[in-house]
Amino acid sequence: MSALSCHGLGRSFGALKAVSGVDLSVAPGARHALIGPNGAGKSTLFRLLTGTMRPDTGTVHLDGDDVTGLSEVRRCRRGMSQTLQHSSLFGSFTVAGTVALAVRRHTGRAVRPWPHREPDVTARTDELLTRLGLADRAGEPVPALSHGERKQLEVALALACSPAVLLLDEPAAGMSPAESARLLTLLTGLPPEVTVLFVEHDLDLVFDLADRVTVLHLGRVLLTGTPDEVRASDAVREAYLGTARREELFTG
Ligand SMILES: Nc1ncnc2c1ncn2[C@@H]1O[C@H](COP(=O)(O)OP(=O)(O)OP(=O)(O)O)[C@@H](O)[C@H]1O
Repeated sequence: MSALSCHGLGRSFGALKAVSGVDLSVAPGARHALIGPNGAGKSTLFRLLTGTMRPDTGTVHLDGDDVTGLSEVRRCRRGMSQTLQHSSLFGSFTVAGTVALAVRRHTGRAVRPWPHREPDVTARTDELLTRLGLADRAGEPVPALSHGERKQLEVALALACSPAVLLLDEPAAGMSPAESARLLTLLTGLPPEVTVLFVEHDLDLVFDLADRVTVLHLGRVLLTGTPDEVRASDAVREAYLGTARREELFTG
């Protein structure tokens, strides 16, 4: 059974079919990339899958259950978590405080206004900070983080609820090559049981991390295959570059 799937998913804006008849199946434990040229419909499909936007047609299933009518929050409670392209992190909190807040929220405990010890929250926070390479930045205020570190923090926050399925929207956006390489190492180290679906423009990162790639073009699935199958596809090359040469696109 798929960890996450959609069937016949569609969404239009006026006359424009941004996403049209999309079928997608993400296997449990996959590192599945969603790529495509600008305007292909990646962000729209991502939002339909997370529940931040409603489809005009089609269904979304999470671990076999139809979640098409469920809000983003309810999908999250069923094990789907996401990072966002634009950070909305709390400016006045420390890095550890921000992660602890997300961990605490997942426990469902009431907020108490006085300080108190919560060893389980502290342990989970420390684990996430270490996993995402932020342990030595734990006491810093969030605004002191570099762009790359903020993206790492966003992934830590998305993992705080121990999701079965993690959706990453352009995790490497705006990163330097060094930051991108560090992120690749961190994402490679995610627990293998967590299913990852990610939208990404950085094709080097895509081909290094993904074991499955879906290419969108003009709102439709052009191809789903292994990274090698996608690299070898003339249709994919032409969707990206018109008649330009494949080696200009896929350098790896
Ligand atoms: N809220 C909206 N209202 C109107 N048109 C929209 C809206 N959102 C997206 N579109 C259009 O739908 C099409 C697909 O957009 P989408 O952002 O999903 O593509 P994308 O593959 O994520 O592009 P990019 O790689 O540039 O981020 C585009 O033509 C875009 O202009």
